[in-house]
Amino acid sequence: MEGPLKTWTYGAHTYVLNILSLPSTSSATPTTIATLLHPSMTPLLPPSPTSIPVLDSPCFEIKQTMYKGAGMFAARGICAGQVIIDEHPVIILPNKPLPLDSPAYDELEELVPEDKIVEMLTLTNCQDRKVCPSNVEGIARTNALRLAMRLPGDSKEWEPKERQYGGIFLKINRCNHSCGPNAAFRWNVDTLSAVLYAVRPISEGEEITITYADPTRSRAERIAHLEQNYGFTCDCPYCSRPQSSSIEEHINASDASRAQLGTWFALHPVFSKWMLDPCLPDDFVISSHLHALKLIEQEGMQGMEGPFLEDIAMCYAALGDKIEFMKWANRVIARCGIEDVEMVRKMKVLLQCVESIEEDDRRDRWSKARKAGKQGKSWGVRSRQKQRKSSKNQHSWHY
Ligand SMILES: C[S@@+](CC[C@H](N)C(=O)[O-])C[C@H]1O[C@@H](n2cnc3c(N)ncnc32)[C@H](O)[C@@H]1O
Repeated sequence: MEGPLKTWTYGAHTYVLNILSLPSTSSATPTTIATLLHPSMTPLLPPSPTSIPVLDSPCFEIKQTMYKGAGMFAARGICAGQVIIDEHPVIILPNKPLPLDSPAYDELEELVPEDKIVEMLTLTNCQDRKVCPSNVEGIARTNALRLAMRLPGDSKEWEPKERQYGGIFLKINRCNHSCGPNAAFRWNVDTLSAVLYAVRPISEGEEITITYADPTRSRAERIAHLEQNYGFTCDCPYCSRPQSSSIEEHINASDASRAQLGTWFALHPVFSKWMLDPCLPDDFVISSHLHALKLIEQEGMQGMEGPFLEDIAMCYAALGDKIEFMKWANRVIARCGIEDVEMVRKMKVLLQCVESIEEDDRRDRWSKARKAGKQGKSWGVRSRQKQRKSSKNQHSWHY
């Protein structure tokens, strides 16, 4: 970091202009980020960010579309969970607009290297020039990805204002919108980069899309949000009329499924509750989650399938069902490596110990599973609970 270049205060908000240097890579990605941050953020950023992997031959290309401007397309088949690109932003700036006469946007633009600025200025700007005269602000409002600057100790539910930022990315920002996107991104504060990854398999030539709207909202709410903030009317396959049913029926069914998915974990059984109640049927959570996964597939909302996959795998672990556990754990590992590193690590540990279990060697099974720590202890726990319960019942019968 160069040290603060300039500081502006608007009411209760102070912003510091800065330039962050990144570990150099041989790729064409930028090696600096121009930032406008609240002063409390600066010391919390990594002093020397971890370098990001450079992908030799990109699995995507940027091409013009018929009516959406440029878009990102798969240059070859991409698997669910695969990284498409790991990219640094060229600019990080506050989500909240600055006063119209603020020189900060122009000064940020001046900090972006010449070759990057040319590319940045070709990104879409859907803002009205009268309301938003600055190029950087217009481009940021049309493109900036929300960067969670949540730090250890911050609440998960609430993000303080000084942590709410957006990032302008030269490649990821070429992704157009879909209400059933095939990709998602994850911001990583340690590398100061965002990873774009596939949430379901993408075929060669298919457009790579992300969502700009909360997919659990109704179609009418999504359309209003996209028109207001991005200046287009969504006609993705999830919003337009299918051949087979009336449009109203289709919209109502889709809205209901999306709303249900948005509140699923609050209203439906989850693994942790099932584990506490041995009277619940074995497939209580599994069948409810399989239904959710069907709705997810129908609505193209694979971006939210991770916690469902994890719960199903953990249910099979608790039931001691090796074959089903391995099937679901491998799905979690392949699909969720970017979204939840810790969950995937735990799943790998448990999988490793379970893979070596001989079906007929129970003692071995328990001791190996225990060695896997907290996760391992849950192996077969449900079956043991049931065995204990039935032997207790037999016991009382004899009395
Ligand atoms: C983040 S940019 C996406 C990249 C942009 N197409 C470009 O050429 O730079 C967002 C803008 O792309 C266009 N766009 C994105 N998704 C679209 C869609 N599904 N239908 C029509 N236009 C879309 C809109 O103009 C929107 O304001």
